[in-house]
Amino acid sequence: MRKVGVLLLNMGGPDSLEAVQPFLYNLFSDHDIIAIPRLIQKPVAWIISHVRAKKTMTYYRYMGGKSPQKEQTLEQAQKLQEVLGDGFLVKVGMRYWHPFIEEALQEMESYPLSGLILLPMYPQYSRTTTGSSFNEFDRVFPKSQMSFLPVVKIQHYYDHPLYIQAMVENIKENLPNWQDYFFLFSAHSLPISVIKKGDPYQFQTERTVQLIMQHFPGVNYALAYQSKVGPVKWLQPETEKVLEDVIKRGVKKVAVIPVSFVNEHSETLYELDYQYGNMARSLGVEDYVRIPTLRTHPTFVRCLADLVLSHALQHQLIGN
Ligand SMILES: C=CC1=C(C)c2cc3[nH]c(cc4nc(cc5[nH]c(cc1n2)c(C)c5CCC(=O)O)C(CCC(=O)O)=C4C)c(C)c3C=C
Ligand SMILES: [Fe+2]
Ligand SMILES: [Fe+2]
Repeated sequence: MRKVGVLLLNMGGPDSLEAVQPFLYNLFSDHDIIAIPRLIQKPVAWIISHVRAKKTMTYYRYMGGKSPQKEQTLEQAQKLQEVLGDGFLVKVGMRYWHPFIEEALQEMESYPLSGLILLPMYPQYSRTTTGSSFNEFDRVFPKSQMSFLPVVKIQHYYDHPLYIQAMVENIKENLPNWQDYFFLFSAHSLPISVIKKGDPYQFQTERTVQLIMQHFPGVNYALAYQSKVGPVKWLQPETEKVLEDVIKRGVKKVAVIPVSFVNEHSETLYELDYQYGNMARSLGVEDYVRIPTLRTHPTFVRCLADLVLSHALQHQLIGN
């Protein structure tokens, strides 16, 4: 029986301190994430990656020498495989570190497949993340032995009822007294120039937050952006600044909720937990809770399975 291939797309993170500079080189070489003139993109990427590696290594040193992103994405793939069953083959393809998209496709080649579904681990679409992974797929797929297969690209699921439900359940499970907290949603920032060119990321992120907040009447909240890199203008306000402001205004209990991430990595474990957590405590916060990312939350896995099944049916990769 032919299976439906499912490729989970994610960024990838360094799996050792030695991998930090080459990981950064791959990231800064990507014209979709940072638009340096093409002719000089690679030499400039080489320079920036060497300069930035020092700072970035402190994050990963703190995290035990690597990012947990690969293990956690593989766990998500395994859970999704269990829910979808034998008719599907779920693999992981990363953009900037192993297992690369090309490596995932090589693994899939040995199975008889009826089609391929690309499922980004980014609920909100940005051309710098999902768009970049799709572009990389489009470059390597024609060279694979499966290039004749139909391909379905899932663009986003920022407003999918099961994604919203998973976020709501996850907050309530980790914060039984949620009524007492200020909610600070933190999303990865993006350069304003990217938004101005029509990227839907900011709109989709705002909508996700709105939909979640319908389940928390009376709670005060803000959406802010973290992890900007380099000198250009990025989305405002910054998570760190909002956190400082609300604590200085007298808020005693803060729950920080990562919104554009579905697993843990440097931006959650180092920035949110360590850097901002220390700052919040030094400013006298009574309770600083960081809500964990969804990872293999059962409702999130159901959301992923629903996305796969509905697209497989709609595009006739499976019969109804
Ligand atoms: C240079 C520009 C960058 C853009 C634009 C950008 C967008 C963007 N990134 C994520 C998610 C993640 N980024 C992560 C690390 C990371 N990102 C950049 C740069 C840009 N990201 C760098 C240089 C790094 C490396 C760390 C550092 O030096 O700061 C990660 C963590 C990876 C891991 O630890 O496993 C994630 C996740 C999103 C969602 C996004 C746009 C919406
Ligand atoms: Fe779709
Ligand atoms: Fe990033």
